[in-house]
Amino acid sequence: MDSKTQVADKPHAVCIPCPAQSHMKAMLKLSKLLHHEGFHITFVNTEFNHQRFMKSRGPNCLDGLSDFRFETIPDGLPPSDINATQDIPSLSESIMTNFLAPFSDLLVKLNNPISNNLPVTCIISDGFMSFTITAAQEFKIPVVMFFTSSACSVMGYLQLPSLKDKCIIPLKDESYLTNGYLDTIINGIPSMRDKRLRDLPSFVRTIYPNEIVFRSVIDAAERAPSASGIIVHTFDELEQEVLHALSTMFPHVYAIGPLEPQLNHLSNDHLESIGYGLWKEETQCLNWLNSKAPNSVIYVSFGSIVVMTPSQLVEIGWGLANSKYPFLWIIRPDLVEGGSTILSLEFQVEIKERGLITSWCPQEEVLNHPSIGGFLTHSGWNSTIESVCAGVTMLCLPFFSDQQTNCRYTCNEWAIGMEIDFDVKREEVEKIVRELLEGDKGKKMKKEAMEWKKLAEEATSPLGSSSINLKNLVSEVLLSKC
Ligand SMILES: O=c1ccn([C@@H]2O[C@H](COP(=O)(O)OP(=O)(O)O[C@H]3O[C@H](CO)[C@@H](O)[C@H](O)[C@H]3O)[C@@H](O)[C@H]2O)c(=O)[nH]1
Repeated sequence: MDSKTQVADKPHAVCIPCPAQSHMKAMLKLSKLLHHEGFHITFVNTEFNHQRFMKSRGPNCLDGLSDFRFETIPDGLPPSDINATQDIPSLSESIMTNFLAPFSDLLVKLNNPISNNLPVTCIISDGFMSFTITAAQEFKIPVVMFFTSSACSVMGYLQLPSLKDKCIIPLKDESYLTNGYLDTIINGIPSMRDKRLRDLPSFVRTIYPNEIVFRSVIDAAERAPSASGIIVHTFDELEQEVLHALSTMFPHVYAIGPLEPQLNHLSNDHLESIGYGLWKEETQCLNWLNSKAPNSVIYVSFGSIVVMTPSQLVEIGWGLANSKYPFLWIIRPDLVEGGSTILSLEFQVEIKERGLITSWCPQEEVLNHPSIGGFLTHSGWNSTIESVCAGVTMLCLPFFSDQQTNCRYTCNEWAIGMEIDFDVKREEVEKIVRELLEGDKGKKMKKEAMEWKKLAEEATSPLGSSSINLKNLVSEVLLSKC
């Protein structure tokens, strides 16, 4: 059989992430798994993010194989700083209005028999890119919405239209943010008991019904049931009840996470060279961690999008310094409002022996380093599930989006985290770091964390629930004809 005949039978999946760091990373991992399942992959980046990838990782970073290709589409936005995260509202608006046309053109191009491409069999789309449902209907192929989130936050997103219909949201005015209204228990959410409005994704806190991100999340929630199925980056054992409830709302729901351990099971992974970061990773921190005692270091990171106030930065910094424990802190160039990430000389002198600050690191390697004793996180989902995989307990300081929901489940349902007040004070940080690393509560949480780590390993073993769910996704949806 020549190579042309070999590829001729392959199914062809077009994978399109939401153009943001963590969404792209999760979609790349899923694409690699699907490639291993025998799919030809076309991975669609925006031109802007494609350039960022190339810049951060070098010109060969996306060298795949002939059956793992990259394509780009424009994002419809004016040019912006290549080192910074794009403005989320503008990006959301552009996704809703500008992406469908170039994406459909790309599908036409890929399907053109004279282009020598395989016809597109299915689309794997980020859950927030609902224009892909329109494209899939037009091309009569299945589309699966991939939520790079927890199942509980997906359930939260799905509640937004009905909360809006019941006039529970948007909030009447800003006073509702502080007058106790957010503590209202929301009854009737399948599988989510005793949850307060504040535990749902932060979009419930808007006071403007036409706010663009609010509208785009509502749009995604309303359109998701028209997709051929949904994929959630979680595992059955972690979110059994919510996943069961979701499966009564959608014909096909697949929990296929955590993705990284599944990839680790693949031997001879020719796609290793395809990296994930939009920023250059500093690996020196791994040497620094080698010099620290086991379970002694707090790793601090707020993901790729959070922006905090200078006061939050200073309070967190002094809280860490005063705890006297070593810490590794990721401060992206765009982490602080106004761009000022400069910490005082006094602070730098104080932390000299035990604090390391860097702009981006190989987070999963860091979390799995034996010296890491805890993770101060914004509760972004990728960070949360990476911490679960590593058996690392968390201090949760959520900012927006699904982070409040993830924080609630991390602290109350999975019992592996403690929450820090958004109006963060150094005394609280110092106290909670000590409680995590030396207190009874911290020790109890560590035991739980090790249990969840074990369950995550089981789920991703070759006969585990997530591996089976992935195979079912392929046979039941991706290879089915519309
Ligand atoms: O120095 C670093 C810091 C982070 N990361 C990686 O960056 C990702 C961060 O992802 P996440 O924790 O999900 O945070 P965000 O980047 O902020 O992700 C956005 O998107 C997520 C869904 O994909 C949501 O859950 C979050 O709330 C939202 O802010 C993770 O994979 C980390 O491993 C690194 O590789 N190096």
